[in-house]
Amino acid sequence: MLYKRHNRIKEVLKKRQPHLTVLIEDVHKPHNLSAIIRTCDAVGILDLHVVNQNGKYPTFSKVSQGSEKWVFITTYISIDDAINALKRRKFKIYAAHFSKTAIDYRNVNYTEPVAILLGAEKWGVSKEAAQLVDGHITIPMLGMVQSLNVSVAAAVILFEAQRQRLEAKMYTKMQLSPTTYNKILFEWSYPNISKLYKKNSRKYPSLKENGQICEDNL
Ligand SMILES: C[S@@+](CC[C@H](N)C(=O)[O-])C[C@H]1O[C@@H](n2cnc3c(N)ncnc32)[C@H](O)[C@@H]1O
Repeated sequence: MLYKRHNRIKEVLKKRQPHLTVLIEDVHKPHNLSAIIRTCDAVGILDLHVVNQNGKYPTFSKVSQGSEKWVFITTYISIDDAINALKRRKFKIYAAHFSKTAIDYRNVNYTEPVAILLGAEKWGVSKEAAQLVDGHITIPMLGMVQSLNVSVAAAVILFEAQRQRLEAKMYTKMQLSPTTYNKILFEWSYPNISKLYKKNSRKYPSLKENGQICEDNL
């Protein structure tokens, strides 16, 4: 059982894409946030960035199916903090946003370090955010309604990113550094023990092939 789970975690981590991420601005409905996290997990996204003015995000609903355990969430209280943090990490940021300069979402190169910004359910991406990003993208709407649900828009764009990254073989060559891979492998395999290590500022032990902790490290 432990062995099977450990192997599953290893397989998932080998496909995680640290240079593809999502930033959401004031999305406040738990089912939308949950659905976005679930899609992030499915596409292989390692971390999600959330801006909410009170520094918190809504609670998760059943829609997430526990995926919040497998996607790291960083919160910010202002959109410029979030955008600056991503720019420092060399991400190009594209806002899913209706504007005169917006391009079709399929015309972006998602094999580069890219962050997708999605806006609030009611009012969309803020003016401030729209000015700070590198570009705007839209999913063509050919019906009577003007926009998609935010979690649906996230899925459409992220699966295009996945398509491009699959084509570029980015899921077959590990994108995480060995140090990050080992750190997350330990945290996901042993969530309770790793919390104790963290609390006591202890260096994580390495894991055996079957997922057991090397005893000489204890
Ligand atoms: C329900 S929409 C918000 C609609 C809002 N009235 C507006 O004008 O932006 C929530 C978010 O989903 C994303 N979205 C929805 N439909 C989209 C589309 N067709 N193209 C790009 N992004 C879309 C955008 O990020 C948007 O901010």
